[in-house]
Amino acid sequence: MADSLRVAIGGLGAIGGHLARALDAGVEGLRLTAVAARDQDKARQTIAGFRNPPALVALADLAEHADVVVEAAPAAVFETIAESAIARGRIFVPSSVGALLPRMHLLDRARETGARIIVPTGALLGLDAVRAAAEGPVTSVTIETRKPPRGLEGAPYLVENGIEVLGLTAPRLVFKGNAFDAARGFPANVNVAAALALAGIGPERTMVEIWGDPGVTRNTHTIRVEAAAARLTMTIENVPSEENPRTGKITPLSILACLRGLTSTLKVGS
Ligand SMILES: NC(=O)C1=CN([C@@H]2O[C@H](COP(=O)(O)OP(=O)(O)OC[C@H]3O[C@@H](n4cnc5c(N)ncnc54)[C@H](O)[C@@H]3O)[C@@H](O)[C@H]2O)C=CC1
Ligand SMILES: O=C([O-])CC(=O)C(=O)O
Repeated sequence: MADSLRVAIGGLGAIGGHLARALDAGVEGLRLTAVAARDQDKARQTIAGFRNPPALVALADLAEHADVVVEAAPAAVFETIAESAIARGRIFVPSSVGALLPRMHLLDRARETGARIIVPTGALLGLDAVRAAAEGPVTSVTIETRKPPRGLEGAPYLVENGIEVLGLTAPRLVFKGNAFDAARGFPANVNVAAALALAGIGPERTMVEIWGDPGVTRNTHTIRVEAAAARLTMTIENVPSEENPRTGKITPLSILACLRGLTSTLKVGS
């Protein structure tokens, strides 16, 4: 295990908690060395049951303990985790991808320090095909997100515009615009749109529709790409996690698959 990659995780909620348990159970080439959480007592209890308890540290100190820093916390603390990981030249894996869009200067900083920023597919699908298509001309990229109303409740855009979703009895289009504005208005709901934008033609040109839909039980994302090389239409229907209904259960699995790809001999997909 001496030359395995050391992994630190900021946040131990729906994503970080699942990921931490999976890493502790054993993943070839990776070992969990540090975690950060808001509720220290709860975090101590969680890691006490681990086979190899990681250090419990402050968000800004995660990068001291690891080669790879996974951000799995609210967007509000994204910068603290990202800046320290990038300053130390680590591999930074963000979950709150929407928070990266207004902070693209972090890429310049990463170029200086040798850090890498690896955005996982997360709750979405098909980013391999979108990246391939974007190597050639692309006419349009759109994403339609439908969530059960409780998966959108409290989003800043809804609050600012007085849009009430909990009582909906029919689907309602609550936002239509580009990925940049979608990520700003729904920081905890449409990181998928931000990841799609980064894979393809950028946040200004990637168009987003967000629906509050009492008829769905899953967080459902459909992406459509019109490109010179191919036309793509893909839908993923995510089971909301118990801890956080905004977050699909597939998200920590996607990040785990992404981390495996950092060390595996065989890597599938672009
Ligand atoms: N990229 C993607 O496809 C997806 C991204 N996300 C995003 O990933 C992020 C994490 O999502 P979840 O795990 O569902 O959230 P969660 O709310 O279940 O967990 C967040 C964790 O961060 C911790 N935390 C909060 N403030 C902290 C602080 N100051 N210091 C240390 N820890 C702190 C909390 O204690 C909690 O354990 C969110 O920003 C969410 O929007 C969610 C789903 C999909
Ligand atoms: O993109 C997000 O932030 C979360 C999401 O829609 C999902 O998990 O399906």
